[in-house]
Amino acid sequence: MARIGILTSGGDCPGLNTVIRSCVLRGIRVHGDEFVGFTDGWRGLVEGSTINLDWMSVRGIANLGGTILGTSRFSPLGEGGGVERIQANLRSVGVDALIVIGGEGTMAAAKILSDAGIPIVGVPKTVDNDLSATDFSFGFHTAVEIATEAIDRLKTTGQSHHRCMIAEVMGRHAGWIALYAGMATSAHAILIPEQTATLNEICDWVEGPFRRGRTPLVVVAEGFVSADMMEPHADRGLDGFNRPRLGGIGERLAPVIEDRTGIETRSTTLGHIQRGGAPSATDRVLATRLGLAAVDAIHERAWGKMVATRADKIVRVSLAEAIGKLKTVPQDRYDEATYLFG
Ligand SMILES: Nc1ncnc2c1ncn2[C@@H]1O[C@H](COP(=O)(O)OP(=O)(O)OP(=O)(O)O)[C@@H](O)[C@H]1O
Ligand SMILES: O=P(O)(O)OC[C@H]1O[C@](O)(CO)[C@@H](O)[C@@H]1O
Ligand SMILES: [Mg+2]
Repeated sequence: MARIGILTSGGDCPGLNTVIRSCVLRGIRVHGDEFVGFTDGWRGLVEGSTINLDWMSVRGIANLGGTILGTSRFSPLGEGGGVERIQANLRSVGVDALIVIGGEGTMAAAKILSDAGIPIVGVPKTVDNDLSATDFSFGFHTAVEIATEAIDRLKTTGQSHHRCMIAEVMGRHAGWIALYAGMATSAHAILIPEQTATLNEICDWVEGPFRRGRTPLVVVAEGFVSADMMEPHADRGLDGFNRPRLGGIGERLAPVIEDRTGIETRSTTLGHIQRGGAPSATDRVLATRLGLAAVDAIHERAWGKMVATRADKIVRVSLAEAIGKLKTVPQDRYDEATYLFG
């Protein structure tokens, strides 16, 4: 029996509640554990803000979007935080070990705390799917489904008005959502952070289908940098960790495409719609499996590990491996998509 703390950190995504529910059920039923939730990511751990996570409190949440614990981009090591403070808080609420659900930034912080002796097991989440130690992170599949449905809708209105349509999707460093949703909707251009393109190339990809009587469709990831730009488009201030908030590249490209090609162009930014709402069935299954595995990892004292999926199996990797390298779209996957371009 253990008393286990859980927190969710970084951007939310569908499936976080599914993991929480799965951990609590596994822990209570198999190991006789007790659970405590730390609220709003690392902030709850540093400020000692907790909620009780018993069986009743996780009932019916497996298909609920967001996170019942709340999340933030708060640093556990910043002012007011630090290892000693966290250890004191863990002692005062009687928590033996932590399950930390987050993306690469959260896992980087988890590694520092784990190296300092705090017993932690990580669970990967992110709609961006950019953690290389896991084949997929939950949230990604749901985001792709949402983006695909939205882009299908953009195509029909674009077709009616003989317009070029731009769909901007999430993807700060990796263009996985753009690649998947773009391929699924037969986009005439998929613009991702890993690949640059000139404005001439983009306009050629737009003009070709227009000449054939088609609605040109451009799917662009927020982190895309065209050949005439120095860095991703960001004019929305900074996030909680002082990084530029991305978004708006679609709106920036639309007038340029319209001017150069003479084709009326509209842009839609899907934004946080991709992160909200119920997880897909695939993400529910993945999140459930990861939650079960995280609790078992705690009982095997697999400190400093992150549970992950590889070739459909659930495995454990070190936090060092988890944060080693971002999983970006490789050249061959992009090349496959380019056969649909223009
Ligand atoms: N390299 C790092 N070292 C220590 N702490 C970090 C590091 N990167 C991020 N963090 C902390 O972890 C928090 C969560 O990281 P971040 O905001 O990048 O979200 P994430 O877990 O990567 O999820 P996502 O980016 O997918 O939304 C940050 O707000 C910051 O406090
Ligand atoms: O608006 P927020 O919550 O800071 O998050 C936006 C970022 O989070 C992500 O969804 C996931 O990292 C990115 O694609 C995006 O840049
Ligand atoms: Mg991150």
